[in-house]
Amino acid sequence: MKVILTADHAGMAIRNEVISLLEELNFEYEDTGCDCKSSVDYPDYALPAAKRVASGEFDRGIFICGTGIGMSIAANKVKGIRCALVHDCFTAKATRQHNDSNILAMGERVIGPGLAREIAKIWLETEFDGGRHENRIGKISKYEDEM
Ligand SMILES: O=C(CO)[C@H](O)[C@H](O)[C@H](O)COP(=O)(O)O
Repeated sequence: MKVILTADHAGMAIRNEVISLLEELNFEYEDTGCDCKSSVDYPDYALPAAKRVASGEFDRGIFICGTGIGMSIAANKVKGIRCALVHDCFTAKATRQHNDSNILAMGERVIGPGLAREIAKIWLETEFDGGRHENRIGKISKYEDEM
């Protein structure tokens, strides 16, 4: 699996934890996060990275900012993206099984790096259930196609 990781200035600790997880799992990844020397604008990181998931260059994305909210709002503007803002293990699993989310957003001002690592691991390792959920996702894709 190829994963693109990105983060703004408020996501450094979780970003480092996710890098260590991706290396442990032997996943191919690219880190497009900021240099963290100054304050940056999350859309400048979320939008280009989300486009690279939507194009198929990457299978999944993990996006980190202070709350995860800005990253998820921006990512979900890109056609084909289903970005889930997750801060617990239950929804990390559920959003893969039910929503086939292709981007995970987390906020470093909300949870610590230990929980973020657990969430990312569950999210990366859980498969989509398909079935009735396929039909529901199809309705979102149809709406995007009609826009
Ligand atoms: O959480 C975020 C966006 O939803 C960002 O990461 C920033 O933390 C947030 O916008 C606050 O920005 P600041 O410049 O660090 O105060």
